Amino acid sequence: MPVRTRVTVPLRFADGYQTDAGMVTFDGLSDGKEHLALALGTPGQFPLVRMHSECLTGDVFGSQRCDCGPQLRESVERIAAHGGYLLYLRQEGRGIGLYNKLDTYTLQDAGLDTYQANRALGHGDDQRDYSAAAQMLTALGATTIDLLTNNPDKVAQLRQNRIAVREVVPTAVHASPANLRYLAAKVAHTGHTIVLPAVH
Ligand SMILES: Nc1nc2c(ncn2[C@@H]2O[C@H](COP(=O)(O)OP(=O)(O)OP(=O)(O)O)[C@@H](O)[C@H]2O)c(=O)[nH]1
Ligand SMILES: [Zn+2]
Repeated sequence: MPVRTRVTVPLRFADGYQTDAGMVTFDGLSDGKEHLALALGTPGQFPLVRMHSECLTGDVFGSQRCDCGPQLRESVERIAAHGGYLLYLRQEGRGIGLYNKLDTYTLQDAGLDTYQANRALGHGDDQRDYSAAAQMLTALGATTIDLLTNNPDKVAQLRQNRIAVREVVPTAVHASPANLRYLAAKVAHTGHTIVLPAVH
């Protein structure tokens, strides 16, 4: 069965965002998860897209351990200005789930980096599969896009799933003393393209 959009619900943000959105649900996604798309601004021929992986601690509670909260807000604002989609993907903890991510935080507090902690608990470095995201974009008619990311794996996986990524648009760097070690591990281990401030 081809993936189809299901409903689009108008969403007015309470505060913090200067935009309204259409929240889109889907039928037939291959992984059976409740992924969402936010349609923002007026998506044109080359919509700006962000694939945002769920991070309850950062997105909802503003945890300083990672950069997810500021990245989410930056993405909504930039996409609303350009026109496009924010895909909110239910891939908490790079695909290992919330409880497992919280287990890795206790190991990170004992000195392991974010990838070592995943492996110590028997998980892969990054278990995310973006084929459902490609299905969502195809159902939205967004098959040639500009992608907001610093993660080369997101670009490669979309291209493998027949989404033409025309331009890779970097996000801002949301570094702070609390998340610098985490961001540095991403750059060192996975070829993330962010340029971090020097550590003193
Ligand atoms: N396992 C694990 N997951 C984490 C940790 N910190 C953040 N995450 C998860 O990482 C994901 C966020 O990754 P993204 O914002 O897509 O970041 P990215 O892969 O660096 O890609 P871009 O931001 O697009 O460059 C979310 O699912 C978070 O829950 C951690 O220490 N351990
Ligand atoms: Zn996070």
